[in-house]
Amino acid sequence: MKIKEVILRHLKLDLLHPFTTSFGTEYDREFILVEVISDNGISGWAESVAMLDPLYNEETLKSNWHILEDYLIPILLKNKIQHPDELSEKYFSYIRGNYMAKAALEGAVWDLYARKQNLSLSKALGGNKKKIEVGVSIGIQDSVDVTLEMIESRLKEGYKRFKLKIKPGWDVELIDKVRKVYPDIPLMADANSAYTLKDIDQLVALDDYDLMMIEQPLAYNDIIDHADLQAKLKTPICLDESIHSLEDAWKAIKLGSCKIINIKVGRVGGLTESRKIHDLCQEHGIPLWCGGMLESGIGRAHNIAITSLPNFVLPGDTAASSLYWAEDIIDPEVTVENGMITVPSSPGIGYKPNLTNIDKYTVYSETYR
Ligand SMILES: O=C(O)CCC(=O)c1ccccc1C(=O)O
Ligand SMILES: [Mg+2]
Repeated sequence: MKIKEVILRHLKLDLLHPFTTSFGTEYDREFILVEVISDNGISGWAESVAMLDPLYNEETLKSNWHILEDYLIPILLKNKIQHPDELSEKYFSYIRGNYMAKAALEGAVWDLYARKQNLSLSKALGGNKKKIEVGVSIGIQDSVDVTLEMIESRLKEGYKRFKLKIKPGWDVELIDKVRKVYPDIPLMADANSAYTLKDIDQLVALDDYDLMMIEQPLAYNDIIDHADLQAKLKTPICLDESIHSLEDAWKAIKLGSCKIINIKVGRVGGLTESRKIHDLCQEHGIPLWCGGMLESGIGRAHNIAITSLPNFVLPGDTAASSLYWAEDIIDPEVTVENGMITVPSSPGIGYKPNLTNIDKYTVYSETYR
């Protein structure tokens, strides 16, 4: 494959509803959309999941743009590649970190590669599921009653798992009240690193509510304290922020830092690395699910493709486009029926980028040749 052109677009989409986590509130989503164009004029698409501010992790939209423009795109334009695996394994490996930037460009090349092979991205990655189960991530609300209303709506829509964002002061009481109304729903909590081991009492109190898992309770870069905490809980810990690579996943498994891993393609540097982590976790009996980063339809399509691999056995966070956006930038948009998404079978990501909407929401773009 020879790439002759790369287009970076900075898009801004308004969220239909603000999304609050322990680290802040998002009202809109600004992100980089990546289009790679081959010498015979075929495009591949992906998005960077880096946010505007370094609150989830250290990457930002600007840091991603810099790494893409000054390092990754020049490498891609200079080299002829046979397979997208070569990017993380060979060409990008000397550049430290910056996983979301790497994943964005690699993802676009994966889409292009799959299109050229006339395969769906799911098939190109080795996925075997025709449908995937999805859950929903519910942000911190103004009151427990509002949270209960949100759960009720999503339950009626068929979502398979309910994730509530928690933080100190919005945790045990919330879960207790939700469990009283919904004793049996698949329920979990995501703290986005809002606790330390000093808060062990609250975390142990959550152990009484039959949660599917507690996601990333401790520091964003920790796997040691999580191992101590996991030893004290029967509820599985799921790591999100702490896992950036196959190596991190291996260390967390070895230390007993978690019993479940949430894979975000961006956080681990791309689809190739995601697949390696998938295989490792499968060998070690660690169930996976695919996390979300409030993606547009393009990122959502990538999430659907990776979730079609067999060890993604738990419902992920890739909910319907209509929960996030007034209109999406793909056709058709992502829809959920009875908590399931049908994995598209057409070539590449399987959804058509909507160029009219992409133009409408682009605030800035640049072309590299
Ligand atoms: O609906 C989604 O896309 C998932 C939302 C979500 O939970 C999230 C959104 C932004 C940053 C981090 C997270 C997270 O999973 O921790
Ligand atoms: Mg999370």
